[in-house]
Formats: sequence, C-alpha cells, structure tokens
Amino acid sequence: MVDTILETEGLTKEFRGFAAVSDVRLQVARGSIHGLIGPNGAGKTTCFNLLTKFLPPTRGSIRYDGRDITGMKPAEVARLGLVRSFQISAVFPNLTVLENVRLALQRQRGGSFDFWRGESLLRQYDDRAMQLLEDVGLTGYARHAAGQLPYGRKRALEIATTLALDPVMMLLDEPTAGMTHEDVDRIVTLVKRVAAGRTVLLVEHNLKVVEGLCDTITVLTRGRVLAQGDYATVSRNPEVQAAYLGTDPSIAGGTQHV
Ligand SMILES: Nc1ncnc2c1ncn2[C@@H]1O[C@H](COP(=O)(O)OP(=O)(O)OP(=O)(O)O)[C@@H](O)[C@H]1O
Repeated sequence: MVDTILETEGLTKEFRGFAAVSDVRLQVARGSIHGLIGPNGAGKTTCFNLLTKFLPPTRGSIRYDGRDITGMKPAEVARLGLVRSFQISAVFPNLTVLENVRLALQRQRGGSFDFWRGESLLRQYDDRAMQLLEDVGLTGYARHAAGQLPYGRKRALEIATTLALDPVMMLLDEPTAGMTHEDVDRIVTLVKRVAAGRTVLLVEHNLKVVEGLCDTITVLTRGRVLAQGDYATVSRNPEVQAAYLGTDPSIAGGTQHV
C-alpha cells in the first residue's frame, strides 16, 4: 500500500467566480519526487500557494502526514516539516552565502538575530551551514556576497536555506525557471540529491526537466487534473500532448517536447 504524505480532496480556489484550481485530488507518496506540471495558466502556482498555505482554498481539504492542515498558517505547516523553498528575493544580497545559510539556521532554532550568543554556538551554525553549502555545491562561494552569485547558484542557495529548516517535505516552485541548460542539469542533480530521505513536490513548466527527476507527475490544465502517472505514461497521453501543444506553438518547436 502506498504511504501518502500529502493529500488533497476537492481542492478549489476561485477568484471572483473564476476557478483557478478546481476539484483537485492530489496524492503524494512519501519519499517520492512528485511533479506538478501544466501549460501557462494551468493553476500550478495557485495550487502551490494553496499547499503551502499562502492562499486559503475556497473549498476542499489538505492533509499532511495524517493531519488536516487546511486551516493552518504557513509557519505552522513549516514547523510540521512541510517547507516551501524561499524565493531569491528572500536572500540577503549584501550578506555572504555562508551568512545567509547561517541566518536561516538561526531562525530555525527560534533565535532571530542572536548576535549576542556565544562564539561556540555561532561556530556550530557555521559547521552546519558549510555542510549545507557542500550539499548544494556552493562551498567555493561561501564568502561571496549572495547578491553577486550567478542566477543558477542563487537558486542553489535558495535550496540550501530551505534545507536549513530541516524539511520532511520540500515544495519547490519552478526551481529551474529562467536557467541555462547547464544550470538546469546542475539543479536537477541537486534536487535528486537533496530528495534522499525526503519527499519533494515541485512545480515545473518544462516536461523535459521532470522526465528524469519525478517518480510521479500530475498534469494540470485549466485548474483541473488532466493526467497522473510516471513520465512515460503521462507523455504518451494524447490529451496531455494536445494541452501542451495547443497553448503555446513555440513548445512544438523544441524546448518542451512532450
Ligand atoms: N490572484 C488572482 N486573481 C485572479 N486570478 C488569478 C489570481 N491568481 C491566478 N489567477 C488566474 O488563475 C489562473 C491560474 O494561474 P496560475 O498562476 O496558478 O497558473 P500557472 O499554471 O502557475 O501558470 P504559469 O505557468 O504561467 O505560471 C490564471 O488564469 C490566472 O490568471
């Protein structure tokens, strides 16, 4: 039997009567990498914001690890281990890469800016922060100002600050958006690595990215679930092909083959 860590029932979000997400039933297996994909305007971001509690649903429920979290606040679900990736805007550009991760670790322990804390405690944070930087391949950038990092490396830093919160389940919003091919490959490898022992749900626009990464893919179009399954199953589905090819002619040209 599949061990489901996150499950939604009838999840719906309406904006002035327009259903951006409609009656979505999502089941994410513990320990899996699950992709939520779909063409522009499919409802991916809205769904992501519902799952991370940044938006209240109009209807439906969300269960995480056996609890109904529908009415909970983002900080409450984060404490339960369901953590969304911080966007680059949450990175402090003038602090070093190491200081950014250390700050995330300090916050995780409940202290805000514990500058008055002992040296040894700070060193403890540094050791853990360096470990996290190694995990995301940023060791060589530890002393660089975060604002100076190339875009792809900033996304890796974003993942490091998310890992600092010790997530049981990570929610990543388009981790490869706007990246060069090289960066995309690096982030795909990184997500695979940090997914060990965790569950990951990621929103992604590009089917190619989820091909090698996701165990299960849910395809949304117009707010509804169109198909679900592994890449081979989903990519053969004629409705999925039509949805992708139908919305954006440029996709047929090459970058996002089904
Ligand atoms: N706050 C809002 N108010 C009104 N309509 C909204 C709001 N947020 C999203 N929508 C609408 O809901 C639909 C789904 O949007 P959403 O951003 O969730 O799609 P998406 O799949 O993430 O798209 P993209 O790949 O382009 O980011 C769109 O038609 C969008 O215009």
